[in-house]
Amino acid sequence: MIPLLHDFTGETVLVFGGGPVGARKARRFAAEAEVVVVSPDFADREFGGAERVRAAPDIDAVREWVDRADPALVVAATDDAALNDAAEAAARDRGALVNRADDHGEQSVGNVVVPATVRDDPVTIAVATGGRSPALSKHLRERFEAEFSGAGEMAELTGDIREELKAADVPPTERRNAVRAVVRNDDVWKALDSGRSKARQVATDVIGDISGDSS
Ligand SMILES: C[C@@]1(CC(=O)O)c2cc3[nH]c(cc4nc(cc5[nH]c(cc(n2)[C@H]1CCC(=O)O)[C@@](C)(CC(=O)O)[C@@H]5CCC(=O)O)C(CC(=O)O)=C4CCC(=O)O)c(CCC(=O)O)c3CC(=O)O
Ligand SMILES: NC(=O)C1=CN([C@@H]2O[C@H](COP(=O)(O)OP(=O)(O)OC[C@H]3O[C@@H](n4cnc5c(N)ncnc54)[C@H](O)[C@@H]3O)[C@@H](O)[C@H]2O)C=CC1
Repeated sequence: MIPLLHDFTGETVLVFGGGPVGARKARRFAAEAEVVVVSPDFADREFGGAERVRAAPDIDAVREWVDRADPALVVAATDDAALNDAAEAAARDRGALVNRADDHGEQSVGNVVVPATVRDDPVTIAVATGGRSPALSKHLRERFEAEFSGAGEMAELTGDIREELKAADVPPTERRNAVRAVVRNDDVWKALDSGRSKARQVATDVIGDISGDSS
């Protein structure tokens, strides 16, 4: 499986099943998409502002729900494998993506997997284990969150530097060396804790040092 980033802005995500797993998937996608969760009951969990519809569709009704909602993604998260099969088939017939929460390993060809995700905008880190150990995905996500706090700020800082060097017509090789030196420099990472302008100063020194070396 190959990870890709998908923009769900303005799309609908239809979740079948309102248990803890349906709630977790709803929260995840509600950050960006219109999420509708269909279930006869709902766990006492946060659903991320998703629309909750109390219903217990049978296999035919699942197809009607999918046709009506016209979702970009269907999440099958009920505890009923036959119903999840129906959701998967209906999604596939409409050309929607499908995520089976009750599947493991590599899932069926064409299905998507939800990775554990660290978000520090504009940075995203996604972790998956080929379905072998979701608990490990979660654990690694927690470690990355702790270790790479400040990654979003680093992306913004180096994004600014790239644009400035480009505007100043600095040649590509020199630009690349400058940005690489900044992202690898521990002092810049430390300075990010004191704010972007402090980090900017340290980064400017780092770039000055390397351009000094090459001349
Ligand atoms: C294939 C996949 C399909 C999919 O859902 O996309 C899938 C399937 C299954 N998960 C199961 C169990 C658990 N899942 C979690 C947690 C997460 N599961 C997530 C993703 C995925 N889970 C996909 C593969 C990702 C990969 O490749 O690693 C995460 C990363 C993302 C998310 O869901 O948001 C989220 C962490 C979010 C975070 O915190 O960052 C925990 C941990 C916990 O609860 O503490 C447990 C209990 C411990 C354990 O079993 O490991 C079971 C068994 C059910 C049973 O036994 O009945 C199945 C089905 C099966 O394996 O048959
Ligand atoms: N992918 C993952 O991370 C994980 C997946 N799982 C799998 O996902 C499934 C769901 O997990 P939980 O939320 O813990 O289970 P759960 O049993 O708490 O929730 C299942 C939900 O589906 C609903 N449901 C039943 N019939 C339905 C219908 N006809 N239409 C719509 N909804 C219906 C139930 O009312 C309930 O709200 C489990 O069966 C398990 O196989 C479990 C743990 C983690």
